[in-house]
Amino acid sequence: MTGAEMERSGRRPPVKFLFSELEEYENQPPEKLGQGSFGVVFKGSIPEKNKWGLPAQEVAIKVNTGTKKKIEFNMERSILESIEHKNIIKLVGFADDNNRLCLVYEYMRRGTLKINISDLCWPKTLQIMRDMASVIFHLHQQDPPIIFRDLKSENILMNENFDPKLSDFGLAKRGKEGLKFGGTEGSSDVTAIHGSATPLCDIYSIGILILELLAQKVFRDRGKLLAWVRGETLVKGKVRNVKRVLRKNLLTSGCTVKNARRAIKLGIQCASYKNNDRPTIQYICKELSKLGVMKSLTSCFLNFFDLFTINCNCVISTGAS
Ligand SMILES: Nc1ncnc2c1ncn2[C@@H]1O[C@H](COP(=O)(O)OP(=O)(O)OP(=O)(O)O)[C@@H](O)[C@H]1O
Repeated sequence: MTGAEMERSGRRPPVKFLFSELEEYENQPPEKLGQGSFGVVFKGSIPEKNKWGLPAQEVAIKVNTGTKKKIEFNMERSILESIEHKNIIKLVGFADDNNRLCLVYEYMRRGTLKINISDLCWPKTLQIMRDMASVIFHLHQQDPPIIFRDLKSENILMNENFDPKLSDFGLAKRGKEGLKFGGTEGSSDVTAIHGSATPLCDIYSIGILILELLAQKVFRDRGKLLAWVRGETLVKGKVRNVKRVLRKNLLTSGCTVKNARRAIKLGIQCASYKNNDRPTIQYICKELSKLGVMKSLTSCFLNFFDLFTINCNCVISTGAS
């Protein structure tokens, strides 16, 4: 989508900032939000009166430190400029003066899914599974398809309401564009890592993500997660002992054993070692849409306090829709 087409559709193309402007927008004293292989992320705020007519907002400013990553930077920009989805992070702007690179995103108050995963209730868990499947479906629908290659809880950011948004498109692949190698050992299929990625790589990662969400923990070695879930739940090839994997709070916040069994089966199927045993993204979306929330537990709100309670992580209001 060109800048003009974006404007016509009501979307705003990312702004090209000067580094001096971004220095002004960075919070003082500096508030570091995190760090990755691309660089350091700082919190900033765009004031109400600015020359681009941007709404006043908090932002995350990712500054390239370390080695220069122009290919990842260009991939991130081109995908976030051309794709719109409610569960994809918004790129507010960027800066590129040939020596330095910087990306400016909407601010995601709750940080990564990884740090929140142990505190989620079933309705939120289900929403995250569905939202991520819907994003991957959308990416694979593009022409040529976009293969994300690095789907994992560290690349899913959460806003105020714990709504998930996929971030970090630097390692994505679009047709022949993109780095040859990409992904993360354990959460990505080996073909993604060794340079022959197909959309089935993202299906593998969705499987690992589903199992991680059900177990509510992130294994450092994600291959072990799959082996653990299989070992705990499979009896003669059928999913049986779901309670060995699911923590109590999922089962008390609306997840039935039947749903848990179905979700585990889907996760294991997606993360099959053989590419051809993995289901299509359409099938995954359909299966996830069949999973429900127990009738009397139709609404769930997580708030700051709940995140720090040990036993009751969900505020559940009965009867509300
Ligand atoms: N939009 C955002 N809002 C709030 N925090 C953010 C945002 N973007 C990034 N962060 C924080 O900064 C950390 C590092 O960001 P990120 O993983 O995107 O960096 P990276 O250099 O691209 O990493 P990678 O090594 O995965 O490529 C994240 O784990 C998160 O805690």
